Amino acid sequence: MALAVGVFGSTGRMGRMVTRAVTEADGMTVNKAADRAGSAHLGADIGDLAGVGSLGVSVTDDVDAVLGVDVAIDFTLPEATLVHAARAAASGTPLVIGTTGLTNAQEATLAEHAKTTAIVYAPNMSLGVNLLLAVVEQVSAALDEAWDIEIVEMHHNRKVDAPSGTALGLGRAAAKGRGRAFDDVAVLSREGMTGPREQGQIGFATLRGGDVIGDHTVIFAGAGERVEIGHKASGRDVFAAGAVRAARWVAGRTPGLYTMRDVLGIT
Ligand SMILES: NC(=O)C1=CN([C@@H]2O[C@H](COP(=O)(O)OP(=O)(O)OC[C@H]3O[C@@H](n4cnc5c(N)ncnc54)[C@H](OP(=O)(O)O)[C@@H]3O)[C@@H](O)[C@H]2O)C=CC1
Ligand SMILES: O=C(O)C1=N[C@H](C(=O)O)C[C@H](O)C1
Repeated sequence: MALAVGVFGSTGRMGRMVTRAVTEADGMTVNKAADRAGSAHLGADIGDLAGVGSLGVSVTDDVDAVLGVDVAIDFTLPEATLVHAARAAASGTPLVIGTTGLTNAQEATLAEHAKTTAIVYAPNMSLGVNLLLAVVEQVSAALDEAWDIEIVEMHHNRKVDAPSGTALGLGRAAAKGRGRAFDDVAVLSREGMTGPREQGQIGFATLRGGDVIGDHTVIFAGAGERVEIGHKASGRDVFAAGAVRAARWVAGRTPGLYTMRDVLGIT
């Protein structure tokens, strides 16, 4: 029996990519597809929109109808994701969330929902970035605070949140490596007379332009030398492939809030 998948944000950039990846994966089918109320795509066949041919699945705005599946995948906006997570928890449907831009309070609410259904929540589903998270934590632990950490990211001009969820995740990994609380050391942007940099800060710079899929660089700047490690995505298929892998992994799993590092077994 094929794993039945529901896709939230199905007509978006990632939703279409996920629909394609699920359709092309062995033993999985897209059974339900949702988008926002009022979307011009309601009623359209999601397979046609995703470029894989008709799947006989019409785009709906009925959240609960989409949750009658084995696992649901969500790439939308924070407010929508919170609604989807609440309904998924009520119905016991496992959920894979790729949406970024959630506040700390929204993440805390998500953790509550994960007490009743299994949720994989990851700002970046690619294998490369999840390896990078582990490497950044290790490098950060190995270098003392005389090494300034700065994180630079660039994305396409349609992106609505900043810094990217991945950049924040890399910052959290760096803070963890140093044994510091992220919120105590993060400087999410700078302008004007900032004064000199304080030792121990983790700084962020956000670039937006063109069709850049997602570039991230973590810079460890020391006296007389720099270590730079990064990742560049050249297609959204790497994120969709990760979402498919997470969906297989989380289906039928006991409730809890999981990360992509759990899915990939990267410690
Ligand atoms: N974790 C990862 O690996 C990745 C995460 N992302 C994240 O995924 C999210 C989506 O990115 P992307 O696909 O590029 O964005 P898009 O804007 O292309 O897609 C978002 C989709 O969500 C829909 N939507 C908006 N509001 C609602 C709502 N209230 N209820 C239901 N659906 C809604 C949009 O509909 P409409 O267009 O009609 O408004 C659209 O179809 C972002 O947060 C992004 O950062 C992106 C890539 C990889
Ligand atoms: O919005 C995007 O496009 C992306 N968002 C994610 C993020 O905020 O980190 C992941 C990826 O970089 C693409």
